[in-house]
Amino acid sequence: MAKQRGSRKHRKATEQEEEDHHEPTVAEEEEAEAKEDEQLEAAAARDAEGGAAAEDEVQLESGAMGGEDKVEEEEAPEAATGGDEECKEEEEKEVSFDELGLDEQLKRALRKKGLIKATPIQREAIPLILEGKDVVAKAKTGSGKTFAYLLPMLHELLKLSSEGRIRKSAPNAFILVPTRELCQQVYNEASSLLEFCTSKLKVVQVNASMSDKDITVALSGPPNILVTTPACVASCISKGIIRGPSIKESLSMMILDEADLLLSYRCEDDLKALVPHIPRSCQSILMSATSSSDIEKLTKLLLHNPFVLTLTEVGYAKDEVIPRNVQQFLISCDAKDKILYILALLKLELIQKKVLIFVNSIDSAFKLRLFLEKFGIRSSVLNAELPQNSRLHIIQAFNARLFDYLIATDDNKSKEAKQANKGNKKDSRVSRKQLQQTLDAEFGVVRGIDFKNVFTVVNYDMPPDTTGYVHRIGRTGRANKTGASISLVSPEENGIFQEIENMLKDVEKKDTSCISPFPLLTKNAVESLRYRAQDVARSVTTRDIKEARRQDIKNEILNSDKLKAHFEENPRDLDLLKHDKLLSNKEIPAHLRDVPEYLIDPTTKEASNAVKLSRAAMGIDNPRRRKRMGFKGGSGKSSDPLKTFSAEGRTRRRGWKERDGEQDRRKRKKVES
Ligand SMILES: Nc1ncnc2c1ncn2[C@@H]1O[C@H](COP(=O)(O)OP(=O)(O)OP(=O)(O)O)[C@@H](O)[C@H]1O
Repeated sequence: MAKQRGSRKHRKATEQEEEDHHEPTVAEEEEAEAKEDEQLEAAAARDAEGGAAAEDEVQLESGAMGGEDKVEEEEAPEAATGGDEECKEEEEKEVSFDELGLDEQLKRALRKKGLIKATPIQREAIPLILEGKDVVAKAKTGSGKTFAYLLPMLHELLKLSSEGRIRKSAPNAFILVPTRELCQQVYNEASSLLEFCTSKLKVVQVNASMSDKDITVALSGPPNILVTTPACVASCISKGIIRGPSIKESLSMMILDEADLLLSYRCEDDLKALVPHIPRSCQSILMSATSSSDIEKLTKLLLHNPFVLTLTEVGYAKDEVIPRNVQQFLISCDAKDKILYILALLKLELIQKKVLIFVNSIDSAFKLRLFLEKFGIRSSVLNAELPQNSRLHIIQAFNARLFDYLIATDDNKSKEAKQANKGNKKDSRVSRKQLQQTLDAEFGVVRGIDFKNVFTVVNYDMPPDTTGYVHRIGRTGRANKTGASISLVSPEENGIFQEIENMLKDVEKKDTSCISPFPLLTKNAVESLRYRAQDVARSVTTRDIKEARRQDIKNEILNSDKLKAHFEENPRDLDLLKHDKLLSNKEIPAHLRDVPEYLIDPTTKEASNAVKLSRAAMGIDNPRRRKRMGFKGGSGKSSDPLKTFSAEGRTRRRGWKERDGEQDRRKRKKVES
C-alpha cells in the first residue's frame, strides 16, 4: 500500500485550496447560482460541507447540546477529540485525494463538492481496491464508506474505458444495496462523481418498483454500473433481462454496500442465485457499519481471500461503533410519560435541530405528530406506507431544511410488519401479499441513508436490537460533524438498553457507561407541562390517528406523481416538498402554542438559551444559507410560529398567517396565555 503522509508542503497546498473555497459575497453567489445547473442533492451536500466547520466550532464553545458542560476554548479540542496525541496522530495520517492517484475528472468532481481530504476508511480502502484486492471494510456510520468504494471503482472503469478494454454485453459493475432509498442515494453519489466524464461511463439504478419494460430500457446499452437490490438483480436474471453468460463476460467488480443489512432484508436467496454467474476474476468489496455473523456468511459466499479492514485499522485510536463526535444521552421515564418528555425537549428548545425521532409503529408516529401539532410543533412522518417518490422527497426536503422534525418508523421490522407476519402465519402467500400491499419490503428509512445535518436523534421508542441502535444514532455525527442522541427508556425497555450499553462498553473497552443521563431537562420543567400534555394526549383519539394516517397517504399519493414529473423538470424547486403540512385544520389555542414565562424555571431558561446561542453560532438560520438550500423568500421567521416561540415567554405580534395558507388567522384576536 503506497501511501504518502501529509507533508508540510501538501498541507500548505490544501490550506490554499480551502481558502479558495471562501464564503462568496451575495453578488457572487447570485451569479454563481444563475450559472449552476446542479441537482438539489448536490446543493444540499455542498451546504452541509460548509456547515461542518461552523458546527465543529460550536462544539468547542459549548458542547454538543450547547448546554451546561461548557469548556474553555483552549481546552476544547482535547475534550472533543480525545486528546492532543490522538489529534496529532490523525493529522499525520491525513491524506488528500490528490495523493491517492485518482483520475483527474474524479478529483475535479470532489473539489467541486469541497472534498479535499480522504476520511480514514477512504485512505485505507482506496489503495487496496486499486490494487485489485477483495476487501471487507467495517467502519462506523457516516465515515464515508460510499466514496471509499465508488472512487476506486470509477477510477478503474475510467481506465478500462480510456484503454478501450470495456466489455459491453452486461454491466461492468454491480452495486448491491438493501433498499430502494439507498439505490437512489448511491446512484446520485456516483452520478455526481461522474459529472465531468458523463460520456465515458454510464450509471443506472433499477429497483423492484419499476416495470420490466422500464428496467429493460434502463439496462439497454448496457450501462457500465448498475445500482440495484439483490432481489431486483435476481429477478432480472430469472426473467432474462440480464443474461447470465453476459454477466460472466462483463462483470469486473461487485460491491455489497450496507452488507450487515443485506441478509436482514431477506436477500440471501437472491444473492445465492447470483453467485453462479459471477466470474472468478470479479473483484468483490463488502462494506459494513457493524460486525455480525451475516457478514461472515456473505464473505464466504462471495469473496476470495479478502483483505479485512477493521475499525482500528482504519485509523481510529480505538474501536468505536458510535462516532466519538456524538454525545449519547438517556432519559428514564415511564412509557406513558414519553410524550410529555418529548414535548418538554422540543417545546423548551433543549435539543438542537434538526431532529430525527424514531418510533416503533406507524400509529405512534401519527399520534406523536398530531400531539405535537397541537402545540404548534410541525413535523413530518416517514414510513413504509408512503409511495416511494414521497419517501424520497421527504428525505430530500428534510435534508434541505424545509422542516426540522422528522418522525420515522425505521424499517420493515416495525410493529405493523411483525403483526402482519404473525397474523398470517397459516397462509404464507396471503401474508406476503398483504405485507407487500401495506409495507414495502425494500423500504429502509434509516439504514445507510445520508441524512444531512441532523443534530439530534431521539429514540422515542428503543430499537429492537443493538444493530438498530447503531444505525439510528449513525444518522447524526456524519462526516465528523457534532451530534447528539437521546434515548427515552421506559422500565420495560431496560433489557434492550442494558444490551446496548454492554455492547458499547465491550467495543470501546470501557468500564463506565457510554450513555449519560440527559442533563438539561429538570423535573420542574417536565412537571410544568404535565397537565397540558396529558390533556392534549387524551384528545388525540385512535380515530384521529386512523384519519390522519389515511389523509397523509392520500395527500402523498396525489403529490407523488406531481413530484416525479415536476422534479424531472425543476430539480431545484422545492415548492411541493412541504411534507409537514398541518394534519388538523383546527386552530392551535394560544395556551398550547406558547409556554407562559412563569412556567419555565431559570435552569431551563438558561439551557434553552445556550442551545439557541449555539444554533445561532452555526448560522443555521442565516438567510443566505437557507437560500442556497432552496428556500424561496425570507427566513420565514415572521410567519412560522415554530420560529417565533421563545422559552423566555413570547412577545405577541398582531395577526399572523400560516405559511401554507391552511388557515388564515389574520383576524385572530389577541388572547393572553
Ligand atoms: N472525504 C470526505 N470529506 C468530507 N465529507 C465526506 C468525505 N467523504 C464523504 N463525505 C460525506 O460524509 C457523509 C457520510 O458518508 P457516507 O454516506 O458514505 O457514510 P457511510 O459510512 O456509508 O455511512 P452509513 O454506514 O451510515 O451508510 C456524506 O454526506 C458524504 O458526502
